Amino acid sequence: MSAVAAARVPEVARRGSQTAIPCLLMRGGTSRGPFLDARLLPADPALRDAVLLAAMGSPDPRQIDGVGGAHPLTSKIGLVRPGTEPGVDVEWTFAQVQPDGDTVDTSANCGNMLAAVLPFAVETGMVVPTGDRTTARVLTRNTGMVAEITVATPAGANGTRHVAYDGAARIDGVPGTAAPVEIGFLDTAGSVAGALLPTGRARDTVEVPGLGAVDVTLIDNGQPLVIVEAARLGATGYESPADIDADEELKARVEALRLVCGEAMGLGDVSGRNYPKMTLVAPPRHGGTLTTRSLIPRVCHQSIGVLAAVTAATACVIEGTVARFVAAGVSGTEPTVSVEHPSGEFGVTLGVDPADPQRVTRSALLRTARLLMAGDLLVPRSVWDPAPARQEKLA
Ligand SMILES: O=C(O)/C=C(\CC(=O)C(=O)O)C(=O)O
Repeated sequence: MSAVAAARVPEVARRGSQTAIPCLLMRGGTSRGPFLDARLLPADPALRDAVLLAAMGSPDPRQIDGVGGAHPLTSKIGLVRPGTEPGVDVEWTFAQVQPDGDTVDTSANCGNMLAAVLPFAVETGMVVPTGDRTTARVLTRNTGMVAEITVATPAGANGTRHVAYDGAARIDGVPGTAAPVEIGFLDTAGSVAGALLPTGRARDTVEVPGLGAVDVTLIDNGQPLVIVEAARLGATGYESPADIDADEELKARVEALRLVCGEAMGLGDVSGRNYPKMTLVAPPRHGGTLTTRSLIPRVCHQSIGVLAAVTAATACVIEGTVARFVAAGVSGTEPTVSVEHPSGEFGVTLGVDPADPQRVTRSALLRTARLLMAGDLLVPRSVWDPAPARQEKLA
């Protein structure tokens, strides 16, 4: 386990007409975004959200006046601080901003951005590495999920340990190789929907205006998903994300189904929500277990989210689900489920309860992360100007 440092809090400063917030820009898995020390941001949620929207440049589909990448996967923020609960080394809040949206959603998980949290904590001195590998328990405040994460922390020439970013691990959706970030999850069932199978059934038939009766699996093992056979929606499941994004009629069918399933899952009116994610499935084509096309929820993912992959893999274990029906066989107490997606595959190793082959108790997977840029995130002082009298440093 890591040593947790007495927190060294950097400072927010004034830079001319703007407020400068210390920030690391990081890639976490197949996502990217600014990471901030949560203790530096306004305590008032409305003001905090205004700061985050201004920082990302939203609402604007191009996010041209901010650091958002004009796609949901690159319009994410990590707010990190030392753990405040027993047994938690680091805690963070994941914030999703839709590029053209004017709200900040902190209600769901993001396993990709999670991969960058421990590297950020080491970079900022929140966690002090004591060996070649550093393991920490990381709490995602959005849902209360705890993950055990391990990164490589070799000693440099002067003996100081740092996060290794270079290495031989490869994840589909990211070019090249990098140091592995090992992530283990426990107790992710019902993260947002309250139960693994929120309707109590492995398969439901829902009535959708314009579509009729559609068979779906409604499931949440870290990410609420609607799993539906691609063919039922008039797709193959092997389309490119660009083809799906360009197909307005298909997207309208997917959204109509999502709205009905959101109610069925007990999530209420999800028209303004980033979940449930829509997962179109088809038989595997490349030796994996299942083919997926994940809509998050209105744009097609270039690969698949981490907890979406965990949840889709879990559905492959449970008898009667739509996923299991089209998947290659999965068996044993530690199966590795290969979830095929548009840019390759995502391997998830599941722990299945030997006494109950329908019960998934844990999951493990590999990601990579990298520090991309270190500096200040700047927002206009008209949005936020904390304690102006002591902020003249850079003015
Ligand atoms: O579903 C999304 O919006 C995208 C995600 C979320 C994620 O990682 C997860 O499901 O854990 C991503 O790829 O970053």
